[in-house]
Amino acid sequence: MKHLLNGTFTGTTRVPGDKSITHRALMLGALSEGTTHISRPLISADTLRTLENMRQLGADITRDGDDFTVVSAGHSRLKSPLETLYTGNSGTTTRLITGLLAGLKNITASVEGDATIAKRPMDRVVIPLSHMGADITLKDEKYPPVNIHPAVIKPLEYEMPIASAQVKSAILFAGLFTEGKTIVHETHKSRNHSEIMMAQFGADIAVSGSTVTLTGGKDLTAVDVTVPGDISSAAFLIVLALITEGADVTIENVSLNETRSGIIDVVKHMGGNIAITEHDSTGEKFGDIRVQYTPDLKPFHIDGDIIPRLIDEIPILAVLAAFANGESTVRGAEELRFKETDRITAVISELEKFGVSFEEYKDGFKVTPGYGTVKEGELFKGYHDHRIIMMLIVMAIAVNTNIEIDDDSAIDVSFPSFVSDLEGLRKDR
Ligand SMILES: O=C(O)C1=C[C@@H](OP(=O)(O)O)[C@@H](O)[C@H](O)C1
Ligand SMILES: C=C(OP(=O)(O)O)C(=O)O
Repeated sequence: MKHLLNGTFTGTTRVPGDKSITHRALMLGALSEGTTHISRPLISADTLRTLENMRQLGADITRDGDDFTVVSAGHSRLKSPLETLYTGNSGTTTRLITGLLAGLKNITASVEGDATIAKRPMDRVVIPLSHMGADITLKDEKYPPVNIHPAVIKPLEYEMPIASAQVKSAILFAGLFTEGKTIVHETHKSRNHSEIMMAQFGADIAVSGSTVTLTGGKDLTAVDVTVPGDISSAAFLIVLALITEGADVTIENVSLNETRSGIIDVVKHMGGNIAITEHDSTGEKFGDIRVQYTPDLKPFHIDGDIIPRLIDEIPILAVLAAFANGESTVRGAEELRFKETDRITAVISELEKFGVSFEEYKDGFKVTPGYGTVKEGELFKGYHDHRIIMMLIVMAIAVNTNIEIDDDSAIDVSFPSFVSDLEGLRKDR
């Protein structure tokens, strides 16, 4: 597929709903007795997998226009699925559903995804769930399919060995209907959508510093959820606007949850022209983000606590680094090697085709700014990874080059309207 969308990007737009929040709303809706109306969810390949999986467990889910309605008789009425739960390309679905099913105690199920999921480690969730008493087997003790058998589980106190909201959430889902306190300690705080939403659905959950304490055994009550725009999708528009001449883009109603907004801190540090207008909200924070072209950007050096706050934005931040006025570094991001593809290798191998220079580290990279000319006939690889593909499209626009990507269909995983939304903002030069 060829991409050439160069022009000047101006105007006001929205991005699709937050992927992490949409997955959780569908799951908590299925576990709660009553009707959960989900407004402005992300409707994409990944979230439709979660929707279908919740239907297979017995929730009645309908789609009305752009919204979802989940009707459920509650967690105790969910049943073993007749068929394998297919999770497609979605790591979040695969890991969270494993915890959810362990927590239901009487379910037999098999969970399996596509070729990228087959290579993603699931032992990181199965180890703590097994400590809780869950009976789960994996291929080679590490990979899907995940086979879950009925078991009585008990609460757990767990020290997280890695920063992962998927692992934390799987433990919390398992703990929801277990008598006693499930306690998770984090070293670097990961996204907290499960904690916020579980409290909204009536779970007894408290957060103190980097410790989450969930007292299980409470039935959940259905509540409505309005999903803010996904900052991980907005990130592609933010970077595009910063690096293309004349750009002035406002993205409305984007999640500003502090466990997700690391990219805003980085852009501010770089001296990027970015303005945030926060709206009033009681749950998840959200607001509007205006970004304008900024010709002189400082480099950045990120490591430690900020990494989980921008983990999915690192590919597009590599593009931003190529336009800074000095070398930038990313460290402490080894987790990138366990995403849809090894994102450290993919970022470097594909952006090098534009002439960007990198030094690779085990846990990140150094970017030397600047770029050259793409070789005639160069074929770019998308690695079936939505974030790598969108990164390539933004880079191609910024350097005004028509590139060919082997397969761009994975954009549907998180941002199906990406190309048409860019077209909507583009004015011919
Ligand atoms: O919990 C979630 O919704 C997610 C957590 C992160 O993964 P990890 O938990 O593996 O860090 C992130 O990369 C993923 O896109 C979504
Ligand atoms: C890593 C991602 O998602 P998941 O883990 O759900 O596949 C992502 O969206 O960048």
